[in-house]
Amino acid sequence: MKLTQPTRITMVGGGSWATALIKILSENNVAIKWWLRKETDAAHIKQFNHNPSYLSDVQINPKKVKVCTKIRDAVKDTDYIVLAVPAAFVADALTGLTPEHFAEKRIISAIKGMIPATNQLVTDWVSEQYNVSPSQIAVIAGPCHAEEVALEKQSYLTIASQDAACAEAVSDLLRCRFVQTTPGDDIYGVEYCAVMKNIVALASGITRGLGYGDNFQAVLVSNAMQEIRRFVDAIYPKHRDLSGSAYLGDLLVTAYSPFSRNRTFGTLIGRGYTIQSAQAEMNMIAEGYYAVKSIHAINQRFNVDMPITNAVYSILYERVAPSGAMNRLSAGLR
Ligand SMILES: NC(=O)C1=CN([C@@H]2O[C@H](COP(=O)(O)OP(=O)(O)OC[C@H]3O[C@@H](n4cnc5c(N)ncnc54)[C@H](O)[C@@H]3O)[C@@H](O)[C@H]2O)C=CC1
Ligand SMILES: O=C(CO)COP(=O)(O)O
Repeated sequence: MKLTQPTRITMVGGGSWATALIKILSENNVAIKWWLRKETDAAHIKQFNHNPSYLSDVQINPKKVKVCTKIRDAVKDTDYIVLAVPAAFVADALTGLTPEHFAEKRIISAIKGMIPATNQLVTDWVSEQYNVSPSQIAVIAGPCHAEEVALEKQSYLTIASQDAACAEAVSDLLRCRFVQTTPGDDIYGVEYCAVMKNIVALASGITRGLGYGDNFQAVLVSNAMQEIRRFVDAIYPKHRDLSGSAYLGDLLVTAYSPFSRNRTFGTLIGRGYTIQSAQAEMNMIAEGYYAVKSIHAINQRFNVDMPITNAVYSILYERVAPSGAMNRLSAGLR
């Protein structure tokens, strides 16, 4: 019988999503190098086969996964580099790498955020910084919380790339007993939607924290879908079905699930926490906090009608009281 070599994958990130993706990938024939920032976390995983800081119930298979804390070692002799750190920290994580480290590899972004310093999508930033061609890049999208992957709950991912072969190959890698995958080509559409649904989750959480109910939430989310459509159509027009799971599905899971980082952060803000105290309360990162600033800045050029984004921005960056901002927003929703 012919033995096939395992696919070589580098996972960059030590948080919940990186840990969940390691679990999914380990179901297939892979050899993973897992880069983590913290020496203590890496040492713990080597010794106990669990991430001590995130999803610590997930068993790490030491035959398939080797941990390391040196990014240059992590990206050597690999076929795929998966980026799974919050967007604000991706530049830090990749410090010391040059375009040569990315040559002839596929780069997969699992990140749902914007690069705060440049207001760029992660894939645009990677392309520009490391001279990576669009055909080497894919994005992991879809409504999928790491916590449910840990529990092996049935989940769905969409893998988008401008290169159909790349989307197919990554879909195959991520398909397993409890995850179904679909390849797609709307890389910018799914990336922008993933960024914007985090802003809506903040709004959803803020209004929850303020005491608004399910009736309001439903109207908020349906208005949010229209806002996302207006923005994405303005910035990257393309025929796309926004009712698909990579778009509407992702918005729904994040706006309603108690697992959502962004919704949790928003709820704390709605209850009266300061931004610093809400951040300190969570061991996790709410991408929407950074994304709302970037999307607000980009929209200064496009002038799309974005009342939900504007309300969240005013609360987080202009010190407007959540109750007043949401009162004004609610008057305009239909
Ligand atoms: N958690 C999930 O269910 C999903 C997350 N994602 C995306 O995956 C990306 C990673 O998110 P999560 O794994 O959820 O993160 P997380 O919130 O679980 O963990 C925080 C991560 O940020 C890192 N971090 C925290 N402070 C840092 C600092 N000062 N410098 C450098 N790194 C620091 C931590 O090491 C850890 O990797 C995000 O873009 C998120 O939107 C996408 C789909 C699902
Ligand atoms: O994007 C995610 C799930 O699809 C994770 O983000 P939240 O945790 O904020 O919902």
